[in-house]
Amino acid sequence: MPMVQITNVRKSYAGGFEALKGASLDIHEGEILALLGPNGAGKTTLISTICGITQPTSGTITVGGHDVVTDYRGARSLVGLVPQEINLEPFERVINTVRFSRGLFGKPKDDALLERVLRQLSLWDKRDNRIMELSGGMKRRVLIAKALAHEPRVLFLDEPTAGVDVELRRDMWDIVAGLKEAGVTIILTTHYIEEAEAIADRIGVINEGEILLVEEKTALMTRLGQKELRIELHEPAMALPAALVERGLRIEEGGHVLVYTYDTAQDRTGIATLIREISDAGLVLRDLQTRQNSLEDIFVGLVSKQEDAA
Ligand SMILES: Nc1ncnc2c1ncn2[C@@H]1O[C@H](COP(=O)(O)OP(=O)(O)OP(=O)(O)O)[C@@H](O)[C@H]1O
Repeated sequence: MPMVQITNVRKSYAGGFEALKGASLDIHEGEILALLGPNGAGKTTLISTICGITQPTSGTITVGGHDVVTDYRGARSLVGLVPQEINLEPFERVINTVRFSRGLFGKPKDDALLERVLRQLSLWDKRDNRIMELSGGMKRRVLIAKALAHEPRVLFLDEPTAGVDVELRRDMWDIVAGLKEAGVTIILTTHYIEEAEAIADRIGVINEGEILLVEEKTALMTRLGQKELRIELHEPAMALPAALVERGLRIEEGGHVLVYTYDTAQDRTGIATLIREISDAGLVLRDLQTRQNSLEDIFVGLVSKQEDAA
């Protein structure tokens, strides 16, 4: 069974705005899933419904088999949430903040566990400091420590690196990798494509309340390793000789452009032979272009296709 199962979830806010339009998604135990989407896509809404902060208008969500509405406590105890905003008491000491979070879940006192969590986040030396004495990066780590204090099996990080500097972003990535090693399932939302690329096992793209794609990062990256050669012709070609079709050459733009997709990782791309065969077929080249797919292209392509359809 998936660790988190989201089935056909819709969420309308008061006023009628539909922020989720039938989202379905399975999250597997132990994976890092990055949810990528522009502002207002519905990422925070999705996380909030999973964590039981808001209720879905329809559809079901289970965490570890517990329904987030009918068995809220069972589901919530398995979930840790690191919010986007820093919402800490400035005068409170780090250790007390984290202890308090654990207490909220009705868990027995366990200072050995809190020490492990704080050490993992390089906060142990700061345990007796007041929150106001910490840097912005340390405060973000405290948010993570709070979310881990009750030993959740699933951790949600809402935009963990929005507005942080490059160094802290890398630190966050290391922290997330460490948590995964410790067996925590991690879902993070991000605007940054390179963040999804750097740490996720799977990448989901969400826009306008719909999940447009969920795919293994490695599969996406294979697609990204492909390059396109676009060959502009002097005169449009109406048809291609069978040999060229067999090589995977396609006609586009009313015959003005021939397109060939090849794998950049391969030793032999076949381009030289292809060009020879094209001119043997009597076609005259006018211009050549190559273009590399990026995750950004795939993302922008998906989002604009959805806009066209609307
Ligand atoms: N409490 C609310 N009441 C009404 N509309 C809301 C509420 N919360 C969010 N929305 C709307 O729902 C949509 C999705 O918002 P959400 O915060 O889930 O997006 P997001 O993908 O997390 O965006 P961002 O990347 O900017 O954080 C937005 O259009 C937002 O204005």
